[in-house]
Amino acid sequence: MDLLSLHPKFQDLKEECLQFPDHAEQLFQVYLDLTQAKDFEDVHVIKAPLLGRCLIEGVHPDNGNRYLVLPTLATEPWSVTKMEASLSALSNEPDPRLKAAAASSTFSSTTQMEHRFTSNWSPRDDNAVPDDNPESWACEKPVYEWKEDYSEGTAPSNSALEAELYDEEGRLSVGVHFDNYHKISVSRKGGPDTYIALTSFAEAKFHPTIVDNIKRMNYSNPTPIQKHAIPLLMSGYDLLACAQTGSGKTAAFLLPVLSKILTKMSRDAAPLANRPGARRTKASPQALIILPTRELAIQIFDEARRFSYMSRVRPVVIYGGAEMRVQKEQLARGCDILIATPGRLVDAMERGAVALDSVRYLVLDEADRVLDLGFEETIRRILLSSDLPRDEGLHTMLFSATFPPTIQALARDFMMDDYCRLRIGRIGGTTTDIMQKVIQVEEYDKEETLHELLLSQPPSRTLVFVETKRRADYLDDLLYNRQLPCISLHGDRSQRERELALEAFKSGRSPILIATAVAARGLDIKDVYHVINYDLCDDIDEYVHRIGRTARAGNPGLATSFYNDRNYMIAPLLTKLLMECQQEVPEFLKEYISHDVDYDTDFLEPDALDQITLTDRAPDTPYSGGYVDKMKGVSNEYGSASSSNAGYGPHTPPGSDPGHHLGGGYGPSDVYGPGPSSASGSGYGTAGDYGPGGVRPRPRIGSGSGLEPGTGSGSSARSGSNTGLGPGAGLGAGLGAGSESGSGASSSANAGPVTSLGPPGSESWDSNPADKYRDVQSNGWDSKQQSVALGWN
Ligand SMILES: Nc1ncnc2c1ncn2[C@@H]1O[C@H](COP(=O)(O)OP(=O)(O)OP(=O)(O)O)[C@@H](O)[C@H]1O
Repeated sequence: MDLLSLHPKFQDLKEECLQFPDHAEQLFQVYLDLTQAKDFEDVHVIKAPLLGRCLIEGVHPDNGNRYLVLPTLATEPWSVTKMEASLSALSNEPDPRLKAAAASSTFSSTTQMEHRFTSNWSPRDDNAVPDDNPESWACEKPVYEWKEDYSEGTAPSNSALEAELYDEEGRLSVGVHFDNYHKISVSRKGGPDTYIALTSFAEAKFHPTIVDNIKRMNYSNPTPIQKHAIPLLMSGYDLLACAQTGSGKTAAFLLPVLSKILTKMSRDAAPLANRPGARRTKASPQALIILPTRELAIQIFDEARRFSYMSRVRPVVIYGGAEMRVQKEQLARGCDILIATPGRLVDAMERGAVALDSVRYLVLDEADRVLDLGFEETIRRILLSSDLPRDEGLHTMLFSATFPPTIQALARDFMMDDYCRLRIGRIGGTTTDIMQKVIQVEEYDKEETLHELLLSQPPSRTLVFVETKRRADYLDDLLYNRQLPCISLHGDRSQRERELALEAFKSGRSPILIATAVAARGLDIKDVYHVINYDLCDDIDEYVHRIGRTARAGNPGLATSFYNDRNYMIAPLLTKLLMECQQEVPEFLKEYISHDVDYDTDFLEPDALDQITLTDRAPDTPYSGGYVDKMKGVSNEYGSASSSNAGYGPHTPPGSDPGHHLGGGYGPSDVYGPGPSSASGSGYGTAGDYGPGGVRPRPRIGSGSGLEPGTGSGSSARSGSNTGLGPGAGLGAGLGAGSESGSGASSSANAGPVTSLGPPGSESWDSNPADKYRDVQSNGWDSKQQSVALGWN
């Protein structure tokens, strides 16, 4: 249908539908049917982000009933059962109209094009729609508001805020192995001749408000990184610190920074940043914390809100994707600690919303990622071309679980000469609390293996990593259509959708999260039991960060990686890591075992650092390229809406065999695009991305969600999986539609390893496993019960 040639009276309808590009034509068709037939009045499109679809609501002129219509694609294999499931799923949607509809609706009719729910919910209230409600941005979460007439020690508590900040249910509690952290070796280079590591938080001499907040957080003892980093930072040394994932690095830098700011404020009786309306000029933070992803920025903001509670320190977070206007307002109210992603920070600086001349504490969290090729130019711009002090007045701290040698070399540019390097355990090592399993799974078998793997586990929060945004969407659809409660997160989603997806995962509403590398670093989510590397990455550091989303703060966890010949790049280092962590090395990796391995790698000595040049960096930076020009506002993380994974271009592995790599080895296209792949000939065709099985992906809201016509085509050795490709493309057409039987991908080869993966004491669900998964979800997520089921403490 040519939307543009329509009568002008439908222009407004067209406009509304076009807001949902993946779905526009379908929506519009239903929309026209309804309005032309005078079937409905007051017709509008509503997004259901969790369901991943758009619906149409309207009022029947005769009976005044409201109807909710779920437009479907002509080829979509929908059934009454599926529609009822969709209806009940609406109860989790944030939009109050959809919630209300779910509560009061009954499924009433289905046709080829639409499915109708009748309901009697109250008339639409535009103000209640979260998308229009600026309160719902994560950057607007409340911080403690210090009033001018407060004095230290007598500031009143705020019980509502306190309940939100320190809610036990939402926060991770330490696991049985927490005390084992203390057995990890510690090494230091540079810095003072001697210093005394903490044995308790009391020895840190923090500001009293910080001491109170540590108690509110229930931290009884410092972790090793905290024991060593805190005294070094309190005595003013620049620090490059490396410690395992989940071992408490955030508090290791936040606590000293906050305490120092507060102590200075008390001493100087400094003007308050957060006096409402007092400062309508640029924000001039004293501390700047830079992180690579939006989700991580929000998380560190939350930690800063907790540790700064009842203090006069005001933290603010800015990140791409959220409204700049809202963030500027927050900045204008004053900001003592600014938490920012690089692109948005540059944007805010250029708009005159932030001045860096007062910054005394600079933290780069996930510093190796922040300093790698993609971000380096932006970071240099921030650090070298801005008004940021560049003398001994600036105290710099770099933290990560991984520090490739090239980043160690680069980091020197930003530190004072006497900076200290601290490592807890091996650089790039991982915790032995993670049970790491690597199983051999061919590309064509991955879907079925994943499905079986998920069903073989007790329902638990599971994070599935894939390489591309499109694959994240595809798998999300696949699992959803198999009744598994999943949601996906990647850089093509709007920021609102990203925040909602993470919230759904955290709350347990969607305990299966399918994500790209955007979720690999830093995220600290309670009770994530299982990380699955559906697409194993090439880079061992990325692997370490990914699996580090489980087994945090002494809790146990499981990581399962699907391995096949395409993953040979990571094989030697993966094997080394498995051996170091006393994990089973599977038969197919045994050829990579080397007995001549030093497991205690240390920071490089200065002369070795001197020999590193930037051109040495390529092997360490699989995400290289493609970021610099996207830094401003749009995308602060792995890719942008318009051009995903462009960074794979320069990373063709040495000696790679195009015949065994999609798209002739990491070509420039998103998801191993059609062009390069047809050139590469046999091996794994691009259709593998949409795979067998014939489950039709749900059209996605938002832009660039990967259902464009024809993108799934290309040469394929597995022609059976292409059923349905071709004409009639339209919305996401041709992605294996209707071929329920698929191409006969077999899962039997993996039955053994998959079923043997359960945690100690766990049992596979005997019947209808997906239903049980869903039961857990719909009856509310009882994390305590789940932890017991999984054999956790
Ligand atoms: N001393 C402590 N006592 C109890 N819990 C702690 C302590 N320090 C940190 N934690 C908790 O441990 C969890 C992991 O901490 P954090 O997120 O800082 O890890 P990290 O080392 O930064 O991990 P990553 O490398 O993945 O970013 C958090 O939930 C945090 O609240």
